[in-house]
Amino acid sequence: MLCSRVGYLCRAPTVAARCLQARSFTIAIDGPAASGKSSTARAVAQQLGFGYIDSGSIYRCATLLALRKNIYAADASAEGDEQSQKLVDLISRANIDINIKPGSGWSAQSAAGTGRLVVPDVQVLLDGEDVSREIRAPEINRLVAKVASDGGVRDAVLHTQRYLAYAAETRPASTPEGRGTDSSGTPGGGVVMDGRDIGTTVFPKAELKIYLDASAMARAIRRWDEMNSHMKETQAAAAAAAQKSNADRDAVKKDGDQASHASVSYPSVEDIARELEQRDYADINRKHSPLRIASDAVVIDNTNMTFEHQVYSIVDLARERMGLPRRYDEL
Ligand SMILES: Nc1ncnc2c1ncn2[C@@H]1O[C@H](COP(=O)(O)OP(=O)(O)O)[C@@H](O)[C@H]1O
Ligand SMILES: Nc1ccn([C@H]2C[C@H](O)[C@@H](COP(=O)(O)OP(=O)(O)O)O2)c(=O)n1
Repeated sequence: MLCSRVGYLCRAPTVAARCLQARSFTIAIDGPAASGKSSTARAVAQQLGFGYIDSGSIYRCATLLALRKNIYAADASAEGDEQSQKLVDLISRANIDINIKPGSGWSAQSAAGTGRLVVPDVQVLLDGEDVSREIRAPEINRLVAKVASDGGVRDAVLHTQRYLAYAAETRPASTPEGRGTDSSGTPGGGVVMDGRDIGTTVFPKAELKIYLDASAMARAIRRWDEMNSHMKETQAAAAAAAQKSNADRDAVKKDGDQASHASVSYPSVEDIARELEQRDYADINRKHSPLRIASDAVVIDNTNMTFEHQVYSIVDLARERMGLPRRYDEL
């Protein structure tokens, strides 16, 4: 069945039928690494009661498959060759799912005092295995832009992106109002997807396209902060585990070793800035679907903008385009 909205063949009849019925609204958020796409997209989706897809996670799952099967590992594979084809087959057969964890995440008190800004956590499943943490590992960061530059890989991922978008926008959502209950006509379905080519290639007819940007240093510092708080969490968990198993000295030593290992294995801000720069360069200069600002995108540079402000600006742009009154003019 041909899906009218994006013109691709929906293989699953139930999804195809739903996608013809859904009054959907698509928000595409693109931009360079660590510009705030995924955290913003999750909060926007939460505010609007839309589904959310982190398309970078799909490329990261593809990279994990490549590493596990030793494809690309030696940097020796070329697009279209046997190794690349092997990876395309693996991605096409893989079952990737991205779920917002209900009731999870952190809640930010908004400047307007509504206190409703929640950034939920996302769980990424690869053939049923929770790989949410593993796909953020440094070895994945190093390889993912190369994997994402392969045209065959991109075609396979494109299918997954569109399929997941339809599945996500028709899933029940938990939102301040509940989905579709707004008397002034909040749409019954919508999706926010973030990545590099969402507004240019994946959903070129998206109702709202955002290009998020920030200075290279601001992005590197934010990533570093993020890693630092992860490290603290890991150390706290290791310390708690060590305390719990106090009777077992070996376990205490092992946990302590893990904690100290965690503290030395994290890169500096400069290392992160270099890695982001290399990845941005690869994403901007690749042949297939390079990172570009779509001609009809709204560009938001959030270097000096609060997180709340950028989320509410996008929510209001979406509401305006849906014919609903703006909500956060006071910001
Ligand atoms: N306007 C902002 N000011 C400060 N930090 C921000 C802002 N927007 C996002 N962040 C933080 O920057 C980090 C990277 O954001 P993330 O959404 O993971 O980026 P991306 O998906 O583009 O890689 C996160 O810790 C996020 O909370
Ligand atoms: N739509 C997309 C999404 C991601 N990619 C590629 C490019 C990126 O370097 C990797 C990882 O993307 P991801 O959004 O997870 O990366 P960051 O969180 O911004 O560091 O995937 C892409 O080519 N197209």
